Amino acid sequence: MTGEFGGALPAAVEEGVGGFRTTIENTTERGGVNYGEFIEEVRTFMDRARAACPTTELNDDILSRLRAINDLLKGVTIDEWYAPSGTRTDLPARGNIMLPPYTFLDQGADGVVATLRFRRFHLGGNSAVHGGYVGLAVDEVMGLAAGLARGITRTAYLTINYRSVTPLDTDLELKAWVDRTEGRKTFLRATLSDGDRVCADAEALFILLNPGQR
Ligand SMILES: CCCCCCCCCCCCCCCC(=O)SCCNC(=O)CCNC(=O)[C@H](O)C(C)(C)COP(=O)(O)OP(=O)(O)OC[C@H]1O[C@@H](n2cnc3c(N)ncnc32)[C@H](O)[C@@H]1OP(=O)(O)O
Repeated sequence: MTGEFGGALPAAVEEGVGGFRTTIENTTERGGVNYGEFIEEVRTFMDRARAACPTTELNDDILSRLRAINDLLKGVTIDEWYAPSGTRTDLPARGNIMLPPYTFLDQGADGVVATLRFRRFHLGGNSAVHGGYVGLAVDEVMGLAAGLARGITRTAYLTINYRSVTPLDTDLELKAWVDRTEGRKTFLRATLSDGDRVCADAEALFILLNPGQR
């Protein structure tokens, strides 16, 4: 693996722990007590960056500040297994800035129910959420449902039916549940709803990874 952040995954594969680790230390301390606020501020930045039309002067001012902030962060980057973004399970969407922030209303081996809000950053067009971000959220929550039911899995296929426009800045409900299992295969279904209105439904196959499988 190349690039600034390369190298973490091959080491994990050598340890034989599979594509996603099951033994990541689950703490609420990595990144510090205000890490959740940091992630939320980054999300707000992304929303405003999508919405803003800065002057040249303001753009250059923000650019120099951003470069300074990026230099600060470069000094504290670590591998993916310990970076708090994605592993702080106490935070909405595990602290992953890409995802719409979601929290669980219910979770168990039969399925999960999450509430989530897409934001300006997730805009597709005409106040509707980009379909790819719907897919991201559905894959994530179905993956967690598959994980709770079976263990460490990867998506083999995911089919999404976009039934109606998914709105920004609205509390939505995402349900994902196991339909059936066959050996390593777990078939799941999901619905994304705005109140009584279905925005999307989905079906997917997740494959239980073999020990050490990337
Ligand atoms: C404390 C901190 C906690 C941290 C908290 C972490 C939580 C962490 C959760 C995160 C939640 C995120 C969830 C995102 C999840 C992704 O998005 S994963 C990324 C997207 N997916 C991928 O990159 C997968 C790429 N593909 C692959 O790696 C491989 O093709 C697969 C899917 C692993 C399967 O390969 P394989 O293991 O060699 O299995 P294979 O023998 O080919 O197939 C097994 C069976 O499935 C069938 N099959 C396989 N693919 C297909 C297909 N596309 N269609 C139909 N049948 C299929 C085969 O026919 C076979 O059937 P049987 O012969 O057994 O009846």
